[in-house]
Order: sequence, then C-alpha cells, then structure tokens
Amino acid sequence: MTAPLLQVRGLTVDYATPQGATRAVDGVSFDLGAGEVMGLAGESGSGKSTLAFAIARLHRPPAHVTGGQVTLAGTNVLALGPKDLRQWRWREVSVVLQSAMNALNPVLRVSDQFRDMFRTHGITNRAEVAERSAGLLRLVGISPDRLCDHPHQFSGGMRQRLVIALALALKPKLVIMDEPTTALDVVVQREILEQVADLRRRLGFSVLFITHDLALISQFCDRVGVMLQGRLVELTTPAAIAAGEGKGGANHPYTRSLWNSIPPLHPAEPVRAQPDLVMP
Ligand SMILES: Nc1ncnc2c1ncn2[C@@H]1O[C@H](COP(=O)(O)OP(=O)(O)OP(=O)(O)O)[C@@H](O)[C@H]1O
Repeated sequence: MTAPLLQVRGLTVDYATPQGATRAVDGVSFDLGAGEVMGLAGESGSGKSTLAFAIARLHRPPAHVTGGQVTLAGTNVLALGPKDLRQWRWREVSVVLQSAMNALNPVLRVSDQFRDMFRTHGITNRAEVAERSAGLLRLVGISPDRLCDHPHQFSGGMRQRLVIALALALKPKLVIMDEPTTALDVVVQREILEQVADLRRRLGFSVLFITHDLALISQFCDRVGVMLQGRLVELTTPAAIAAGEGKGGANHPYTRSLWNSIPPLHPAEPVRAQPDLVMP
C-alpha cells in the first residue's frame, strides 16, 4: 500500500494567553490520500482553522504547535526552516481562505500578482509568466483579457476563482480551503465547488475542505472529519453519516446533531428529522 499524501499524528496546538495556554487542537490524527477530498466540519471555535494553519505552517504566535507530527509527501513539515518553508508553500501546499480580498493585493493588477508569485519561486521569464498566467485564468473560467484588471473590477465569485487559480499555479499536491465560499451566494458557491471538484479530477491534487456546513461536505468530499472542542471526534464517509453508521456503530452524537440540523430537501421528507420532530 502506498503511503498517504498527508499524515497528521497527535497534532496539538495551544494559544498562549495572559491566563495561560488554551488548547485549540488536541491530539488530532488522520491521513489524507493523494487526490482525496476530505471535509472538516465542526462548530465555530472547534479548532478547524487552527488545525489547517498548523498543517500549512501558517500559524503565528500566540498559536504554538506543542505536540505531534505532520508529514506531507515524505517531508517533516514541522521541521522545515524559513527558507525551505518559502519554497514548500505554493509548490507543495496552498491555502484558499474565505476572503479573496485578503489574498489579493487591491492595488496590483492580477497579472502582477501572478508575476510576483512566480518570481518568488524562480520563474522570471516574461513570456513564460504571461503564458502560464493566461492558462491559469482559463483554467478557472476567466478570460485572459482580464489579466490587466485590478481585483475590485471582479465580482466576489470571480475574485475567489482568481485566488484558486493562484493556489493552483505551482501545481501543489495539497490545497487547503478554509470556508472558501462562505461569503458568496449559494449559486456561485455551488459553481465554484463544482469547478474545484472538476480541477481536482483533472490535476489530481488533494483537498482539505474546511466548513461548518456538513451538507456541503457531504456533496463534495470523499471523507468527513468532525471536530469538537479541538478533537477530531469522527472520521467517516458522507454515506456512512447519511446511514447513521460511525466507526464501530453509530456516529458520534455531535455528528448526528450536525447532520440533523440540515434542513430536508423536501418539506415532506422526514428522514433526517429527529424523532420528536416527525409529525404524527
Ligand atoms: N489568537 C488567539 N488567541 C487565543 N485563542 C485563540 C486565538 N485564535 C483562536 N483561538 C481559539 O482557538 C480555538 C479554535 O479556534 P479556530 O478559529 O481554530 O476554530 P474554528 O473551528 O476554525 O472556528 P470558525 O469556524 O469560527 O473559524 C477557539 O477556542 C478560539 O477561541
């Protein structure tokens, strides 16, 4: 059996606060296979973003990794020095956050943002940069004519597509998406997630998709992790959650309550309703 792309073992992250250390991620372990899409659900404050940032080595004080191991494609991620880290990010892992405007520089043209990112990774030939930038825009369904525009000239959905194009520029093995479509309306959200699923099939990267929305995860992910108070309390498949089957029996009660909070598609469909909510 080939080793998984990402191995997370006993990862523990604390925040240093004036009152002492607060544990945000508590001994989390899981594997992610090459080309696999794993969703991470859980309520606000359960530690999803802290976990994602630690895996991508984007965490900053007061967050501190106080235990565990992260291995991506054989690299001991937590041991990378600053120089190696700069090369490792974007090439091996990239992160797409909720707000595209935080990732895009508002005063730079889109072409300049691509150029800067390529330059950081030693790709400076102007013709190559122009060609690759145009190709990346096409990849996410935006006309390359728009390369000379500034971020504010795009809609929210298009800006998030631009960030996804940047994230895929160096063909990373892992793309971490932290609430990538939360700020967008549901139609645009669906279009973008379908595009990510299509790109993943074509390009073969793995995705760690973080959201509080278990319904979205069940549509787009191969596996689901559920976090509660810093711990990964469930790791299963969307089908197993739908069937009420967890590891060694039923799902964790918290998973069930998350699942039961998804409104049924048709009002007459009582399947996911809690027994006491089913009309007699
Ligand atoms: N800078 C900080 N200092 C202290 N504690 C923090 C800090 N940032 C986050 N925390 C705490 O760490 C825990 C995990 O937060 P985190 O943002 O990772 O959760 P989350 O599941 O991603 O939440 P959300 O869905 O709201 O983004 C929470 O208890 C939060 O209050």
